[in-house]
Amino acid sequence: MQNNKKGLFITFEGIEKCGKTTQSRLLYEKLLSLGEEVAYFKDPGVTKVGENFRDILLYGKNISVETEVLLFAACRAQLVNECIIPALKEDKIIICDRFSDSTFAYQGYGRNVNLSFLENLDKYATKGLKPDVTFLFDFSFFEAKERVLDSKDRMETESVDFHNRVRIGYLMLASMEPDRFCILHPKLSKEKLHEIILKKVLERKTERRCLKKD
Ligand SMILES: Nc1ncnc2c1ncn2[C@@H]1O[C@H](COP(=O)(O)OP(=O)(O)O)[C@@H](O)[C@H]1O
Ligand SMILES: Cc1cn([C@H]2C[C@H](O)[C@@H](COP(=O)(O)OP(=O)(O)O)O2)c(=O)[nH]c1=O
Repeated sequence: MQNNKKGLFITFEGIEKCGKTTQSRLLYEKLLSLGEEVAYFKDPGVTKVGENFRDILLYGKNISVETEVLLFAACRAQLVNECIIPALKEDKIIICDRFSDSTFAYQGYGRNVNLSFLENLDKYATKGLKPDVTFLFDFSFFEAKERVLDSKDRMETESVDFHNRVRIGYLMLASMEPDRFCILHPKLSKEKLHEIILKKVLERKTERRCLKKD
């Protein structure tokens, strides 16, 4: 399913602690204050399936790679069906903290799961739905580590090499779809990042409006 000119689907991606939550929440609040209809989601999470599997995915013991891939896909399928598609139909702006690119970066590049297989699984889980804009915070593991890490989940305890592969994976994904991705430097101030993100979103929204009129 293509995002058929209804709504606007925005995702935030990058390794842990790069600032996704901070910026996605700031954008959400700002758009609300501008009177926009906005929905905020997190992947994995939000739905009952997503919340239950999130716990297993982040803190479960002896989780196999196969289980990990399928559970992330299941969470996303539920999120798409239960939340994202209905919100898009209502013409809302959807902001999602992580989405399919996380699977390609972490399970594909990070864990070496076959990318073609992941693509097919993702198409099935998301009905082919893709974000219109993806903000990617390009951060190294060491830079991210300087930010508070209180409790560590399964991914956060992975090796430096793993996180390097994830970072490279994200950059590969961005190079394949330069129109969708907007790469940001997480070390810019929160205010500056917010300004850049808001400008990009408002531009995209205007483009969308023009397309709809045609
Ligand atoms: N631009 C920034 N500069 C400095 N610190 C930041 C910036 N953005 C976020 N932070 C801090 O970094 C930490 C992780 O941010 P968060 O938004 O939770 O990242 P993520 O959602 O990617 O894990 C938080 O303590 C947050 O306050
Ligand atoms: C959505 C998704 C997340 N993940 C990982 C990335 C994170 O380490 C973890 C989700 O944790 P989360 O707390 O949502 O992200 P963050 O720590 O960046 O705020 O799951 C995958 O490995 N594959 C996926 O498809």
